[in-house]
Amino acid sequence: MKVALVQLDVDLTLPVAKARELAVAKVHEAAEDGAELVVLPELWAHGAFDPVPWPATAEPLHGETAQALREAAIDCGIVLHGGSIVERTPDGKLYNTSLVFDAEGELLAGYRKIHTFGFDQGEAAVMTPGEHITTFPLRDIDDSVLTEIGLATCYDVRFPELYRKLVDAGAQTVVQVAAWPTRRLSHWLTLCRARAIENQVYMLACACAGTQAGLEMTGHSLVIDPWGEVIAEAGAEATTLYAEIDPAFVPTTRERFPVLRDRRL
Ligand SMILES: NC(=O)CC(=O)C(=O)O
Repeated sequence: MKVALVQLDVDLTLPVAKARELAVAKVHEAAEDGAELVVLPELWAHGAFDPVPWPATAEPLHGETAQALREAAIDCGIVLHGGSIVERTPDGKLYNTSLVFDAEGELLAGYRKIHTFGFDQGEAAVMTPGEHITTFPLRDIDDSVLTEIGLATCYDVRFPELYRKLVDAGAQTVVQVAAWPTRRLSHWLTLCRARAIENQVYMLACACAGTQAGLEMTGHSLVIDPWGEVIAEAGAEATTLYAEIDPAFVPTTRERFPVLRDRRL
């Protein structure tokens, strides 16, 4: 299965509508290049690492960005993980919410980031933490399950217990979206790889490029296999990272080296 991680450079000066147009164009490009699953990064339409614009640019769950992503998934005939949006609920709460649409435009999954970032960025002061883990089956055209996907967002990667819960719920692949600063690049690379190794999952980790709130974003989107090998890695610049993944490699890895079977807790 060919996957594409669209490592966007989120330009804060762009109106959301323009950012949407650019992101959708990249999704079309990835689909034309044969990707069946396309992933965008965290909060790409809202100034990913800068909380200042969030209250003004927040959208309801079925707002314009969600609608644009839905249409892109239908037009391209792909499964689209649209990165995350700032979701405003009817009671005025803000969530960092990821949305996944299938090729018919159905919402396959939604995930509200559970671990909001408490360090100097201020996410935790603005966003309400999600409360539910999210997994869903990614199906082939004959309806068979290709892989069970679990969702995670950025700071979540520092909390291994979330990934164990995703595995317990059946996850074989984790799609991880992020806006991660370059100064913690080594943490990003190490944590993504550790989550793949300890859970024997594919990690599809899509991060932002560019500069946000004066901070350089690291890029370095990654595709890591369940043995922990990095099979594709982007540099720091905006790009689309492609990789072929083999969902059958997850059960094979778990059978050959049955670490999960030996759990005691
Ligand atoms: N941006 C985040 O949510 C988390 C982060 O940057 C980290 O280092 O952790």
